[in-house]
Parts: sequence; structure tokens; C-alpha cells
Amino acid sequence: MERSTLSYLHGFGNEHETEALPGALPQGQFSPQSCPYKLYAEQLSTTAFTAPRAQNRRSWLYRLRPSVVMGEYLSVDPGGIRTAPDPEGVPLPNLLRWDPLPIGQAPQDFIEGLVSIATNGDAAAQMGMGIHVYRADRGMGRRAFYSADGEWLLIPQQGVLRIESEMGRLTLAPGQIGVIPRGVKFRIELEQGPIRGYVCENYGAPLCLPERGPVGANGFANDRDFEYPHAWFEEIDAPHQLICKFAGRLYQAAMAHSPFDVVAWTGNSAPYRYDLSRFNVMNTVSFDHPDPSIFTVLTSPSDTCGVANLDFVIFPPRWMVAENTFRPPWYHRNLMSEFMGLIKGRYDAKGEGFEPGGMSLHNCMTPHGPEAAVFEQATQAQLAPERYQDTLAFMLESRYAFAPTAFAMASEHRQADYLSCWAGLNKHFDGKL
Ligand SMILES: O=C(O)Cc1cc(O)ccc1O
Ligand SMILES: [Fe+2]
Repeated sequence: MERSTLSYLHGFGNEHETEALPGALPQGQFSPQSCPYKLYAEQLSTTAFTAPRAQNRRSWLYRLRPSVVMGEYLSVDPGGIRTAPDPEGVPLPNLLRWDPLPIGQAPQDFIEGLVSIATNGDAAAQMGMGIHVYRADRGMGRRAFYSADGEWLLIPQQGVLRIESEMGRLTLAPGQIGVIPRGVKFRIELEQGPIRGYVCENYGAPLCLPERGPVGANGFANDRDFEYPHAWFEEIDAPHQLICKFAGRLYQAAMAHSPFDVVAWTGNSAPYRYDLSRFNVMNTVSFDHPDPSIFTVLTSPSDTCGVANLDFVIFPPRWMVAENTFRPPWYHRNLMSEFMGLIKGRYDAKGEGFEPGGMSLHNCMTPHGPEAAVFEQATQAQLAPERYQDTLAFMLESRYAFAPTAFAMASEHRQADYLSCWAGLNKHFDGKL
């Protein structure tokens, strides 16, 4: 497999500018009468034209042909891909957990291997998300994809992939995340396969960095660590297939050339990646277990201040120093619904059963917390400073309850006995202090 060494532009949401050929970007204006190299100018708006300036996202693309030069969209089978509201999906209060989905026997590319696990909200109302698992052992070749339904957050768990997009190329390995804005055409190639990971298809407001509040001007995910691709293009006049996800359906359109023909672009909406090891972890240095919102990497706000459409939260390697404290996550019930995955290692509330590549769903107000063995250990341990090593879990937290898909409910990889990991939580109360 080819291994690429790509360089990147830095800074979250910056007004980046990049050209694959010198002088390809028009200077001083976006839309001159004729563009350098006789390219076509095309604006890509991923927020409304009139969105407030701080949230407004758009880029100008300078390409060999405008995107409209393509065949008609024809409806195709969506395979395992589902979108909210999913008629087969029922939001359930039950605690649910899945073992990792195997990568499979038949050769499949990123799109062919996609299967949806849960959805929430309503794509048409631009709220909520779809959660999918991707599995692939070959690249997409002359197939390209975009979603009109939402922005795609890729969370790799195995293998190394390369996002080849209209706006350039990025590699992605476990421990990194990638975000592809709504509408941006891309294909996934393999650098080191097979690949497996999670996708969060965000129907709502584009992900942005959370506020820092009293923490100050630095910390958590720092803007400078977000990496954007340099412009890259190919000039291939041969048949390509464009697949589009629109209003929950999949369509396919023929193209007589590569859609990856953008020679230069400028703007603040483009795919980006972030290495989760750059997350500057904040936590207590005194006592008690803070809310996991301290680990929010990116958030998609809803229309209610402080109540997210979606928070992407991680549980990274860190020192644990809390004194006289039950250190694992507390037992709790939560307005927000929690979907979790594991990239590597062990998660501190669970032992065996929550494996890398696995998933759990704890919906709105469903009680949960550490399993019995973790409780025993945590209440008796000597509380010395301890480093949580080689571990990386994540949570997609949302105000909207999740509906697992029919596939996820029927899957042989769903753990029917998940509840039993709490069964050993016996009563210790004896009426005495
Ligand atoms: O339920 C979970 O495991 C996620 C979680 C972790 C934590 O440290 C505090 C609250 C919470 O929901
Ligand atoms: Fe929780």
C-alpha cells in the first residue's frame, strides 16, 4: 500500500487559502470575470448565507469544471445505511451494548461496508445524528460520495485510511478524528487495511470548539492543532460514479471525469483532522469526579444554549489524583443520551465486555455506572496518583434519545446479557456508621 506523507494547514475554522498550481487563486476577489488557468469558481456554503459571522462557513473552490457537470441522480439501494427518523428504529430505555462488528469476508469499500447502529432527531429538521460503523478492505477507486444530510465525523478504530476529497487529502489513524463538511465529495482509500471505525453523521449545526469558560484562553482542544488539507486535484477524463445521500436515500450519478478537480480553494469550510493526543486534559486536582463535559473535544450546539445537539467527548490517557474520591464515573441518570465507543484499551467504568470496536447505548434517564467489579475495586483502592494509560474511549452525547436500528437490535453481536454486569452490586447497608 502507498503511504503518504502529506502536509497540512493549521487552525480551526481559519480562512485558509491553498493552491495546487501557483497563481490559481484569484486575488482580491472571489469571482473574477475569468479565473486564473480558466478555472470555474464555485461557492460551497455549509451554513446559511445569513448565518452570524462567527458561525458562517463557506469556501470558494476553483475547479476544472463546476460540480453541476454530472449525470442525473438515480435512486439506489441504501444497504445498511439508515437516517432519522428511522421507521424501523424504536428508541429504547434498555441498556444496550455490542461487541465489535467483524470486518467481513466479501471485499467491500467504505460505502459498501457501512452499517447504521442508531439514529436520533430528524435529518430533515437538521437536528440529531446517525451513527454508523465503517469496515473496508479496499479503496473506493473511481467512486465518490457526499452526504447532503450532514457532516461526517470519522473515528477510526483500526487501520489507516486516507480521505481524498475535493479540497485535498488527509490520512487518518486510530487516535485521530476527521470531519468532512456536509456536501463535500470524498472517497476513502486504504493506507493500511483493513479499516474499521465509527461515523457520526451530524445533521445539526457544524461541530465547533466548546467555550472554555473560567479555564481561560488555552486548554482542551486548541485551535492550532486542527489540520486542513492543501489543495490537490487530478485531471482524469474517465467514468466515475458519484454517490449521494440525500434525505435518507442513496442516489448514484454518472460522471465522465474525476470530481476531484479543485486546483485551489479558500475559505473556512473544509475537511479537517485532529490528533486526540493533543487534547489538553483538565480534571480535578482535589476531590470528586467532575462531569465528563470537561473532556468535550467538539460540540454541535442546538437552539437551546448549553444543551448540545451533539457533544463529542473523549476519555484519554491522564493522571488520576483525586483524594478521598470514588474515582470511576459515578452512578447516574442523565437527560442527555450517551452513545459510547472504544478506540483502544479499557474504559474505567467497565472490564471485559466493552472491547475496542464495541459500542454501548445508555439513553435519556436510563440508570448506569460502573459495573460491580469496578465498584468493589474503586471503593477499596489505595488512592495514590495513578496514570490511566493506553486507553481511549469516546462518547457521542445528545439531547435527543437514540433509536437503535433494526440491524443493531437483531445483530448477533448485541450482548443480550449486558445488564448482568451490574448484577453483583449487592446491598452493603447494615444500619451502622
Ligand atoms: O456513562 C459513562 O460511562 C460516561 C460518563 C463518564 C463520566 O466520567 C461521567 C459521566 C458519564 O456519563
Ligand atoms: Fe453516563
